[in-house]
Amino acid sequence: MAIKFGRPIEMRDTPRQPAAAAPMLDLVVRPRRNRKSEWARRLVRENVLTTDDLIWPMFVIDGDNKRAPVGSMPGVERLSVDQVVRAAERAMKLDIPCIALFPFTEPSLRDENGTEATNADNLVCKAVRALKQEFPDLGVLCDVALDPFTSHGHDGLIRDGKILNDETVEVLVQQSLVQAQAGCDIIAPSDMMDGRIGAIRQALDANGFLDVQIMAYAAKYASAFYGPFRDAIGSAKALTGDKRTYQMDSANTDEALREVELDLAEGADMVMVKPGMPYLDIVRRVKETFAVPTFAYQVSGEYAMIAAAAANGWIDGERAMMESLLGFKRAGADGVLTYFAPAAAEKLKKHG
Ligand SMILES: NCC(=O)CCC(=O)O
Ligand SMILES: [Mg+2]
Repeated sequence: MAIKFGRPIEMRDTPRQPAAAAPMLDLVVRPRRNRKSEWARRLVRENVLTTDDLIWPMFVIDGDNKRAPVGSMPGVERLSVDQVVRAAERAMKLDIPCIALFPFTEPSLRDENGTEATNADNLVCKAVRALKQEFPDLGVLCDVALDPFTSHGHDGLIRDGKILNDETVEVLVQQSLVQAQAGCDIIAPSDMMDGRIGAIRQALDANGFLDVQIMAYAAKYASAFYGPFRDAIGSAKALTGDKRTYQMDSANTDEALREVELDLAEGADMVMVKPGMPYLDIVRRVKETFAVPTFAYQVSGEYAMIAAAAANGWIDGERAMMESLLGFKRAGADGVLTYFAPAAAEKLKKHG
């Protein structure tokens, strides 16, 4: 008897199992057929998350060999520069293409004008130099805004209780230049001042930094989900009032398109929507309207919600993490800034 794939050829047409009972519903289309097994689900899967989609945000503190937990972000630590370099090694091993740096500035170094932001030897610049020396092939993104450096916790300069736009942009340009000089690959302005992308692009070009990319926090909303981040960089207690005169109103979507359009016209190479999960509709609209590299920031409060619920045993933390990250891909994001980056990359490496 000829054998093919383990079954006698003569028996090919005989059913493997007794015929099932007649169906109760007369359905031509049964969508469940495509979900019947793991191989079938893999075959029709529309979106995938890979390590290439991840940007890992890290908090930098002064000192040596120091790791300090962030209370409101279980599993996240502030790292001294040498530890940032160790974490970067982990990022390289995990194939994470890029990391993002946020400083915890000593309170004694914070002032009204955020002077420390333009110090070429500040924590972020030190970290960038150390990283570039050790791992030149790892992408490094630097945030541009004054909030980690101001005594009042705002992203810009204040006069008579008002955030000044054009004066702030001048400082942001200087901040971008010291970061580019340190070796930063991507400048990411998160301040939401008007016109800062154009001013920064011009200054970068004039100083020979033609290859330094700009990822604009183009649609950044005034959000309650930033709470744990302010805890991590030490600006939570300092912050007076809120940021609603510069960050966007969460009720708006057309406004996000106008913001993105301006930032692209001013020279942004990539745009970002922030926060992430509550704003997936914005990610979708931006991607469909402009077809440019579009990123989302799964912010600290989103991380904290999942981590806290998981710690209480209320959800499966690992599955919720992966599901939330895939949601960004489904919405059209090209990548995600997420505090889950190392954990997600570990899981992707293990299970593919
Ligand atoms: N400019 C960077 C942030 O504001 C991050 C916010 C967060 O993770 O909550
Ligand atoms: Mg803008």
